[in-house]
Amino acid sequence: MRLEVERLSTGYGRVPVVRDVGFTIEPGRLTAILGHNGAGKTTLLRAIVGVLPAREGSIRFSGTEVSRLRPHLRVRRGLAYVPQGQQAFGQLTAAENLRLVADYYGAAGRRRVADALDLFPALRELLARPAGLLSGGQRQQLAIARALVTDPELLVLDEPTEGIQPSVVTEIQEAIATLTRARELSVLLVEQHVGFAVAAADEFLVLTSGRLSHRGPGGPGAAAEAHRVLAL
Ligand SMILES: Nc1ncnc2c1ncn2[C@@H]1O[C@H](COP(=O)(O)OP(=O)(O)OP(=O)(O)O)[C@@H](O)[C@H]1O
Repeated sequence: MRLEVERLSTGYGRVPVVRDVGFTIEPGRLTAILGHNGAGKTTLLRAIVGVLPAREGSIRFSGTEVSRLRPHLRVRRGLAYVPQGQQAFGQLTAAENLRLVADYYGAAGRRRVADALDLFPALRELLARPAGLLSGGQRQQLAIARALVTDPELLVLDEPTEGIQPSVVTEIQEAIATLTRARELSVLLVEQHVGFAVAAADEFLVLTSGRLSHRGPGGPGAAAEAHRVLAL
């Protein structure tokens, strides 16, 4: 889908956090949002997915205004959100975590679970294990796999590699790159791993104190520019 964010402002209580932010993601493109701690990246994502109301501005999914829709209605329009922190139902097995979503979609859901496991083959060996006993990296893969079972058109990922050991970070990075190549999935990615995020992205945006302070094309050669901008 095409995501269009226009003049978006939001915050908590009376405190403004995100101010006058606008950008577009074309179908099948990946946009990375960079910025220092506290810049408002998570807050921006929360407004786009609808867990935090927009104060001003508009959010459109393929031309339809969604900024007043509750989160589950945005999900119905093709959004999937993987929040920070490798979230899963810890008492349920990895398989049950996937089935919880897949059952809703019947046979299509089962096919999508198989596809998601092709993307994260390491999870196949772990399906019987309670999610609470998986490593952070494995749980993050499970969280992304579960989001993919909904067959999203827009995937919003908040720091998917945060606190995860480097070998698993590489697996997650490769999966994200594969996803964006393979289908018309638009991805909005907040990342601390600037090098990876910018290399994988079609465009990167820098948020500074809640405002967009820089935007540039992504790609393998763009990381130096992103690092330079962030060091300013
Ligand atoms: N629930 C909340 N209530 C009040 N203020 C909040 C809340 N959550 C975040 N903030 C504040 O909003 C600002 C932006 O936070 P946010 O989490 O969006 O930043 P971030 O760029 O995602 O940071 P990080 O990289 O550390 O995750 C910060 O000043 C933070 O303290």
